[in-house]
Amino acid sequence: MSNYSPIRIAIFASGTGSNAEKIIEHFTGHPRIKVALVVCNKPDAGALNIAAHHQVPVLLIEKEPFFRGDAYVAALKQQEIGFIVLAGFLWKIPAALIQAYPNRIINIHPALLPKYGGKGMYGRHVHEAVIAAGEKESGITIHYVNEHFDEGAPIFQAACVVEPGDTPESLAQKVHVLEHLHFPRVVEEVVRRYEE
Ligand SMILES: Nc1nc2c(c(=O)[nH]1)N[C@@H](CN(C=O)c1ccc(C(=O)N[C@@H](CCC(=O)O)C(=O)O)cc1)CN2
Ligand SMILES: NCC(=O)N[C@@H]1O[C@H](COP(=O)([O-])[O-])[C@@H](O)[C@H]1O
Repeated sequence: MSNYSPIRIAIFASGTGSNAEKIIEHFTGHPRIKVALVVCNKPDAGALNIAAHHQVPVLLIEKEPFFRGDAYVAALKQQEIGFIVLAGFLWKIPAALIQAYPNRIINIHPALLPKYGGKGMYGRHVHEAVIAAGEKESGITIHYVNEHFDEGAPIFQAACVVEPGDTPESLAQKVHVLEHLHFPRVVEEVVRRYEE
């Protein structure tokens, strides 16, 4: 990696994009790191409006070529993307993309892994399971991405209290506070390690 050109990050998102927005805001004007692309698999995702608002280019991806594995690797390399951040992205990253970005893809999960992870464990489903299990705490896990859902090496965790009256919505709000507080800083710490 050059000592002079900023490291170009792609954020992958499928939904509202609140984490994508916090990351974009965090790196706006940053001398060494730039959010260069938002990759999205849902044409109606809020993340696309956030990208447009912040003048970040977008790449809309299709299911069949994406799961074929290597279809978008060339596009990402052509955009000189050096790091990938999954922020509410709901498709499994194929092995070919992981191999193209070894230890360069990280994800945020809205629970304290290894519990409440895996296929089907996304968004509201996670908070429903945590509450149904009577957990006294939940939180976030930021981790490297491997070929399996939510089994990559952990990077950072933070917890919040689950109170008796909590609903999936109220718990989601507590988790979002943790995500917005920690994810941008952790992304910067991890990318800087990659740069060293
Ligand atoms: N190879 C990997 N890909 C992805 C990971 C990962 O750890 N390794 N993390 C996910 C994010 N995630 C949890 O943090 C997650 C997202 C979605 C699902 C899931 O079950 N998805 C459904 C499809 C949902 C949809 O298309 O609307 C499914 O695969 O059936 C589980 C975990 C991102 N990718
Ligand atoms: N398993 C993946 C998963 O559930 N990710 C979760 O999706 C939400 C996206 O919110 P956002 O679109 O507002 O950033 C976040 O809470 C993130 O942890």
